Amino acid sequence: MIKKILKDPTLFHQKCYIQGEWVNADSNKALDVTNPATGETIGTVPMCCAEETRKAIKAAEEARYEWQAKTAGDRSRIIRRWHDLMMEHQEDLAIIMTAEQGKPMAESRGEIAYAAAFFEWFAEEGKRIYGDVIPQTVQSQRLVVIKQPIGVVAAITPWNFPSAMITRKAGAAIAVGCSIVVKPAKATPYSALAIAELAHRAGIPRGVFNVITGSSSAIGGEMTANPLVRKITFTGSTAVGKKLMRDASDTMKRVSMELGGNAPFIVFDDADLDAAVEGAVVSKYRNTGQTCVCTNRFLVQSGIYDAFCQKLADAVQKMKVGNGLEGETQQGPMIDMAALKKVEEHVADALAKGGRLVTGGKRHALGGSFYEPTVIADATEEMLISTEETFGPLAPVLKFETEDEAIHKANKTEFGLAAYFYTRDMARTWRVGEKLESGMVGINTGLISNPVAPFGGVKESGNGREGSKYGVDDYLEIKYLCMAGI
Ligand SMILES: NC(=O)c1ccc[n+]([C@@H]2O[C@H](COP(=O)([O-])OP(=O)(O)OC[C@H]3O[C@@H](n4cnc5c(N)ncnc54)[C@H](O)[C@@H]3O)[C@@H](O)[C@H]2O)c1
Ligand SMILES: O=C[C@H](O)CS(=O)(=O)O
Repeated sequence: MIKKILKDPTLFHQKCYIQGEWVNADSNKALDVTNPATGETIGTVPMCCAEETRKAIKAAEEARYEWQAKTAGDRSRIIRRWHDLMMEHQEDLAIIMTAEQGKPMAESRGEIAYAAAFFEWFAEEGKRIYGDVIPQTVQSQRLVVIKQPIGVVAAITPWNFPSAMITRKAGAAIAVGCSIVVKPAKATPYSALAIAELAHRAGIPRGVFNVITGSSSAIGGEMTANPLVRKITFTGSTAVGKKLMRDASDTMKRVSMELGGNAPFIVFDDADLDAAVEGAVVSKYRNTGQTCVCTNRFLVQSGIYDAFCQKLADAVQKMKVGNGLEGETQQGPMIDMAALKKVEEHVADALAKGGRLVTGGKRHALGGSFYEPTVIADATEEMLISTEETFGPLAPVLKFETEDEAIHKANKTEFGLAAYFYTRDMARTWRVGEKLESGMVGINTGLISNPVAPFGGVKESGNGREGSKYGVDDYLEIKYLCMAGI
């Protein structure tokens, strides 16, 4: 029982948080939440539908006026307290996360710090929402631009980063004076509900931050149709993002989409090979390969191809696979059996099309949704890994001869979220960095995510940016005031 291992068991909630109250579904129906490492049921959360969502949106609409009327400084102090509370409870929040998502405790602790950092960042950014005074073209006029909070925001978030994907949105929205209704993934609701508990303790007013669990389609349908919602912010698969974008267009809602990826990781002959392998492990196997910016395919120049494949396999074979709550685990389970089966499909496809298994390639002896970290050499563009997001611990390695060939292969995808390359040639750094069709590029590093930097993609990886000074733009409306008779 998870509550028994928490220092503060009151962080663990099994009800939705709407208008400052902990509530069940109107039907009293609930859905189970399981620990992906053990298959055990951790608890339940309400199976809410459209009616409860309407109540949450109404609560957010009623709450926003008083909240936006506060000074930015007043809002900042409360959000900063929210950050402080997350860090004070980092260990408990990490336990909740690992229990429901499966990632190793070290990664869960890291995500809590990363998630809290968005509150710290936007508590400050919210105080710098400036407007403009435009030099008038008529002497008796004054032309002014102000920025105002967009209003009620609806956020839908994924299971792979159950805290950071919420705070990356809620921090920006709430800092500028919006209110928000969050629907977390069914698999990982408890991290979201713990953030709600700390919102209450921090002094976030009732209705400003709401968390609703239950039917994705019913909740999402109400969020995209309800005219009180002025902004949809979504993090998840491209397929769902496209649906939400279509549905939101009926009421002309603003949307920001953080979607799927198929990141290339290019290693040139002149790269520091050991550094490239270290970066490859981080960018491929973080969260057991279940991050949107994980490398999906490696492109390695022919001169170092064999050495890279062997060094990568040697590093991968040392990784400890296990329950994230135990000891020095470095690779947890896949989130569910469907995710495991997708990895198996991609491995089988690659081997059937000429791939050479260097390490892994099968379910782990632990059973369940555990999979051996895998490296496949002699990968090609004809394989599923070149066109589909694997979202698991599979590293396919393709070979290339020239810089132009590497860039062409890297860009040959409808996605464009993250890309990585290793070289010690400064001129090449600029050439390749500018030519890669990606929202974010890691150069001689496999870890790029940072609250102070703009996170987001191009092409079918989405639109908008989260974090950074750009992260508030999605939650603001620009208003032009034309004053005559001065
Ligand atoms: N770009 C990013 O920042 C980022 C970050 C994390 C994950 N992702 C992407 O998310 C995907 C994995 O996450 P996932 O499996 O949770 O994605 P998903 O799209 O299946 O689900 C994401 C969220 O959408 C909800 N959802 C599903 N169908 C819906 C519907 N019809 N209406 C409303 N909501 C609906 C889910 O319940 C969940 O809360 C991968 O493609 C990954 O690349 C992107
Ligand atoms: O899955 C992608 C998330 O955005 C995680 S991170 O921001 O790259 O840590």
